[in-house]
Amino acid sequence: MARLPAGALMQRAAAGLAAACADALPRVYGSRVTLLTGSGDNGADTLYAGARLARRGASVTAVLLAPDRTHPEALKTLLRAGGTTATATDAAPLLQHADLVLDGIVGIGGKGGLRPEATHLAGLLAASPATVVAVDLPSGIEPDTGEVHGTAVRADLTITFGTHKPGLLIDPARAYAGSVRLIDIGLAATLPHTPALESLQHADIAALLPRPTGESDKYRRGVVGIAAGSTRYPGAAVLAVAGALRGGAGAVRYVGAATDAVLARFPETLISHTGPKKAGRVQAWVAGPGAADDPAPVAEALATDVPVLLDADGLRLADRDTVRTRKAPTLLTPHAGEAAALLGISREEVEAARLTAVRELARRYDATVLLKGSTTLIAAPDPDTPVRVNATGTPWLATAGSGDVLSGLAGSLLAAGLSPLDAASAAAYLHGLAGRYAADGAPTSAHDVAEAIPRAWRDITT
Ligand SMILES: NC(=O)C1=CN([C@@H]2O[C@H](COP(=O)(O)OP(=O)(O)OC[C@H]3O[C@@H](n4cnc5c(N)ncnc54)[C@H](OP(=O)(O)O)[C@@H]3O)[C@@H](O)[C@H]2O)[C@@H](O)CC1
Ligand SMILES: Nc1ncnc2c1ncn2[C@@H]1O[C@H](COP(=O)(O)OP(=O)(O)O)[C@@H](O)[C@H]1O
Ligand SMILES: [K+]
Repeated sequence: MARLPAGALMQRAAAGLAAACADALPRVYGSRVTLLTGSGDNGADTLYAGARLARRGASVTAVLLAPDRTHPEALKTLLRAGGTTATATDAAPLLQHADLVLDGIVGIGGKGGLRPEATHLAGLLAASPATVVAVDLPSGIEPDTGEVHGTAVRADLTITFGTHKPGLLIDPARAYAGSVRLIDIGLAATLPHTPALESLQHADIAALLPRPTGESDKYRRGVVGIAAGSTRYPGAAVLAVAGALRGGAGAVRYVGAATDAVLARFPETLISHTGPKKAGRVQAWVAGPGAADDPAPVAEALATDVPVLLDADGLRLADRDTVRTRKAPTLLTPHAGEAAALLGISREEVEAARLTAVRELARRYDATVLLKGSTTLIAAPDPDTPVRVNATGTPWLATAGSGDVLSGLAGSLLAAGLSPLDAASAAAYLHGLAGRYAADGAPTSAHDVAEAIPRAWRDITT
C-alpha cells in the first residue's frame, strides 16, 4: 500500500464493484440503487461505487449508519455525482423499492456480529425484492472463520477485493454470500506467502494424481487394504472398495465379513481371510466403514507402519492414544457428528465453527483430518500448514454410503504414495466432481458417485 497513491486500492475496488453492479442490472440508467453505508472503508467503497453508478444515470441513495463518521471524501464524491443521503429510520421504503442494494455496512473490519441498528437493516433487507450485492463480504459474517454470530446480510452476489476471505468459502457464512466474484486490485505482492486457507483447482489436483509409467506394475502402483463391512453392514465394504478401485492404487485387498458381497460385485478384489495384521503387504489401510462393533481390525491396522485412514465406526472404535502416538501418518475423515464425538462437543457446535473444529481435531490427534459436510475442510497436524477447503461438492452427495466411497478413494491415493493432506484433498475434489456428474440435478446414489470418479479424473487430467 505504501507504494501506491493514497486511496488507489479503494478506487480500484470501487471501479470493479460498480462494473459488477452494472452487470447485475438490466440497465443502469434510471435504476434505483440503495447503499447501506457503514462508517469504515467498506462504506467508503460503497459510496465511491454508488457515485460511479449515479454518473451513469442511476438514482442512488446512501443510508448512513453513522452520519457524522461517514468517510468524508467518499460522501462528497457521491453527492457531487448527484446521489442523496438518508438515515436508517428512512431505510424501509428505500429498501423495498430499490432495484439493487449494496451492502457496505462492514467488511473485514467487522467482528462479533452486527450491532442492533445494522441488524435491523439486515432484517429489512431480507424482506426486500431487490438484488443484494455484498461489498467485500456479507456484513455480519466472520471474515476469517466462516462463523455467523446472530444476523448477517444475505446477498445474491458478493464482490470481494484482492483475495477470497475464508468466510466466503466456509459454511455457514458461505451460504450468505451468494455467488462470489473476485476483483483483482493488485494486492498479490502483499498477500501472505502462507495463507490461512487454500482451495485447490483443477491444475493443482492434476499435478497430484498418480499416473502409471512404463515401469509400473500393480505392486509399485500401491496396494490399498480395506478393513470394512460386517454382517450387519456389508454394503459399506462394497462401496469403500468401489471408491478404492478408482483411486489409482494398483490393487485393492479386502479383509472383513463382507467377502461374498465384495467379490460378487468386484471380482478383481484380493481377499485375505485374516485381519490386517496378517493380510499381506499393503501401502495404506482404510479401516472402519460399516465395521459395526469389532475393534480388532481397526487396532490391527493402527498397529501397522503404513498410513491408515479411519472413517465411520473406525473413528469410534480406535484407541485415541494409539492414534496420537503412532509413527506412520493417520487420516481421520469424520462427518460433523463423528467430529463432535471426538471433540466432546455437540454436532451444532462443530457445524457452527468448522475451521476451529478441524484444526482442533488435527492438533489433538496429531493426524490429518478431513471434516465432511456442506463444506469439506482438510487440516494437517502442523498448525502452520494452510487448511484446505474443497470447492467441488454438491448437497446431492448427502446420500447414504457416499462417505464410504470417499474413504476408499482417499485410501487408494494414500497407497499410491500421496501425503495424507494431498490424498484427502484430491479425493474430496474427485468425489465432489463425481457427485456433480452422477447427480446432474437429480438424486443419485453412492454407487453412481463411485462410477463417475473416472469421468472426474479424466476431466481434471486432460
Ligand atoms: N485493506 C485494504 O487494502 C483495502 C480495503 N478495502 C475496504 O476496506 C474494508 C475494511 O475497512 P475498515 O478496516 O475501515 O473496516 P470496515 O469493514 O469498514 O468496518 C469497520 C467499521 O465498521 C464499524 N463496525 C465494526 N464492527 C461492526 C459491527 N459488528 N456492526 C456494525 N458496525 C461495525 C466500525 O465502527 P466503530 O467500531 O468505529 O464504531 C468501523 O467504522 C474492506 O472490507 C474493504 O471493503 C478496499 O477499499 C480495498 C483496499
Ligand atoms: N450438504 C452437503 N453438501 C455437500 N456435500 C455434502 C453435504 N452433506 C454431505 N456431503 C458429503 O457427502 C458425503 C457423506 O459422507 P458421510 O456423512 O460419511 O455419509 P455415509 O456415512 O452415509 O457414507 C461426504 O463426502 C460429505 O462431505
Ligand atoms: K459488506
